[in-house]
Amino acid sequence: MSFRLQPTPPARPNRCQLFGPGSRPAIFEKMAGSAADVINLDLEDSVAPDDKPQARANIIAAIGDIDWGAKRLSVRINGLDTPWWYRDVVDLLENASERLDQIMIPKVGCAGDIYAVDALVTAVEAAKGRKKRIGFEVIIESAAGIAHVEEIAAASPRMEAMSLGAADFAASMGMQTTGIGGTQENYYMLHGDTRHYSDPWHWAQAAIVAACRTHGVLPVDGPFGDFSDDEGYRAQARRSATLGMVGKWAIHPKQVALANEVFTPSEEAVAEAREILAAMEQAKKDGAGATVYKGRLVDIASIKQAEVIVKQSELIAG
Ligand SMILES: CC(=O)SCCNC(=O)CCNC(=O)[C@H](O)C(C)(C)COP(=O)(O)OP(=O)(O)OC[C@H]1O[C@@H](n2cnc3c(N)ncnc32)[C@H](O)[C@@H]1OP(=O)(O)O
Ligand SMILES: O=CC(=O)O
Ligand SMILES: [Mg+2]
Repeated sequence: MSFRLQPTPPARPNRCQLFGPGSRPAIFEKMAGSAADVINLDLEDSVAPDDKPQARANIIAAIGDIDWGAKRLSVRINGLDTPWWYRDVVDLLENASERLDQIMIPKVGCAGDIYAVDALVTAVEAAKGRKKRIGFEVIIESAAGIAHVEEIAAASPRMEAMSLGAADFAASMGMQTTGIGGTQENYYMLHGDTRHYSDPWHWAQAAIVAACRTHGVLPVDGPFGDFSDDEGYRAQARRSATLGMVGKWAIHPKQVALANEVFTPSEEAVAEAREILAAMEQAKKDGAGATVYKGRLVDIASIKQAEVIVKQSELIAG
């Protein structure tokens, strides 16, 4: 470990973030009743331009009126390249109840984007005497966002989570696909006559995880558009979990259970992690730094690996 210690991210479950358009208030109660850890009420790309003012009003009313239980409640504002974002921030922070936990800033391209929103949020919070400091989550979904991912993760003490937005990311990068996440038909290598499919989202996910882990931010996988494809969703989510991400978006309620399933460590994984910790306790008593568990090496690093799984399961169990 470097002399600079790795900060811990917010200690809360973030397995599934369920999205819903702010212009569709009929689904808000259903979102509140879901098993998602985080709710994202959307003012951005799922809301048509003419509907933005009404969507803001719907969301402000729902934040106070609906029982959101213990869920983390977030609103996705519009991007800084639009005429709507400042009104989103001002209206929300002037009028929404203190139940609002965080705002999601889409299409961030540099740390200065976060600084600008932070300045506005800080001013409105002070002017209105809001007691709860609003947290920030961001979407990395552009070439600039991924190029500046680390400075974005470090941009504000308000930063809590960072997601990969596969749809806008693909567009910004000029990728030849209309798929939102998942396997891409033309992304393969040939070995003999056999096609081996690779994962075009992998490098961006790894960059996001590294930036987040460096700065104590939760790394999250974004949308998987084909909500008829449960196995495709599971495959993408399992890769994300293996890489260090803590959760994934649901853009349809049927994806919530899939995310919770993948991002909750299985009983077998937790039992094995506990056995490794016990094996290392015994090794310590025996004066050894390394030992053998089920025919494979475990050492002091294995303690940290096992603790990741045990802590995640304890966090979810509450
Ligand atoms: C690339 C990005 O930026 S992704 C993030 C932004 N996008 C979004 O927020 C989109 C969120 N999702 C949706 O708007 C909708 O789920 C859609 C448009 C994809 C599908 O909506 P529908 O056609 O109504 O779906 P469907 O008929 O399968 O809905 C089944 C049930 O779930 C409900 N439902 C649909 N979407 C949601 C949701 N997001 N949250 C909670 N409940 C929902 C429906 O009201 C319906 O309820 P019912 O059985 O009581 O009638
Ligand atoms: O906002 C999400 C995306 O995939 O784009
Ligand atoms: Mg987007």
